[in-house]
Amino acid sequence: MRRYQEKATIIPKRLETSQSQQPVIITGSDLVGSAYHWNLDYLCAHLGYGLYTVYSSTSGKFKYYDEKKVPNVPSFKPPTSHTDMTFQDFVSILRQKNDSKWIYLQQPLNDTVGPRIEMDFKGFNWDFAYRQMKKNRWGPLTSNLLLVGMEGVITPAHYDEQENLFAQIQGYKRFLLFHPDQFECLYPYPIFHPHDRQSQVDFDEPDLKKFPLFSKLKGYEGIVGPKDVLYIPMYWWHQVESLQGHGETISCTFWFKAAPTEKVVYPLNAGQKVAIMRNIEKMIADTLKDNKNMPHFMKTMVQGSAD
Ligand SMILES: CC[C@@H](CC(=O)C(=O)O)C(=O)O
Ligand SMILES: [Zn+2]
Repeated sequence: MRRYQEKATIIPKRLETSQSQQPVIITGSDLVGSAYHWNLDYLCAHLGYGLYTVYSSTSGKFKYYDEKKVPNVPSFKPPTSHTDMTFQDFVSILRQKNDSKWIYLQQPLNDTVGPRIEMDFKGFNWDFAYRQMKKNRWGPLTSNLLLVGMEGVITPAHYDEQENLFAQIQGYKRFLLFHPDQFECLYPYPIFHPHDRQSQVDFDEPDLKKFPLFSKLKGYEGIVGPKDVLYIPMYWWHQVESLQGHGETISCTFWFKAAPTEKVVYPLNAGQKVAIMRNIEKMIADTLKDNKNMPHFMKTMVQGSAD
């Protein structure tokens, strides 16, 4: 991945999250200690024959898109395709090493897994996970996403609306993380767009005419390897690259709902401002029912009120 900024802050390593909604790489947590032996052959033998969602890309980039929003943008061309297949079929395609085809398995762990995987899953250090949840006042755990990627795959910059303990089991991933206050440097797509929550900027070929503030972007960088757990705070932007030369990557996410907001304290923090911007944009889109007119309408609203 090309340098996108002069100097990134290195994500600090700690033994736990620190209640400050700051990213940390937690070392030695054994959060997924019972899965440290997972590799492609073991998963083939024990994941069972359920179907797994496998994404394909011709560029190696896997920019997420929401299929339900595709009708909002008739000209939208999906950057990836996906199909459901058994884990065994996924691994046999992976081992064909067809350079023009990049594939990435992303599937919530569910009850189709075999008894060995179920045992491993039950063996996760749930005390550690729930201790972080209580300490940070997160909401309930919503899902564990199993990620198995070819080396070199990239998930472009985006943010999620949940707290995330990202556990690395095999291989190495480089994370770029950006505070929610970098929002204006990352030019998110409009909410009605299929690429909602994704950055419009291609980090490899940034169009600085269209996205001038991208050159002001400041962020964090960290590499997670086996046994590391990265805490990705909600609304923090992140771009993820499975590093070449270390084989396939196997990761498992622990997504938690946000902490309930009891009392609003001013000034609002950047994440709260993102939530408010999203709500306002949704209200306008629902009222106007005309996505094409949204940008003009919002520009008129802001320019009209300028003093
Ligand atoms: C979803 C894929 C991505 C991780 C991520 O974005 C997250 O866990 O929020 C990655 O590892 O390539
Ligand atoms: Zn994410």
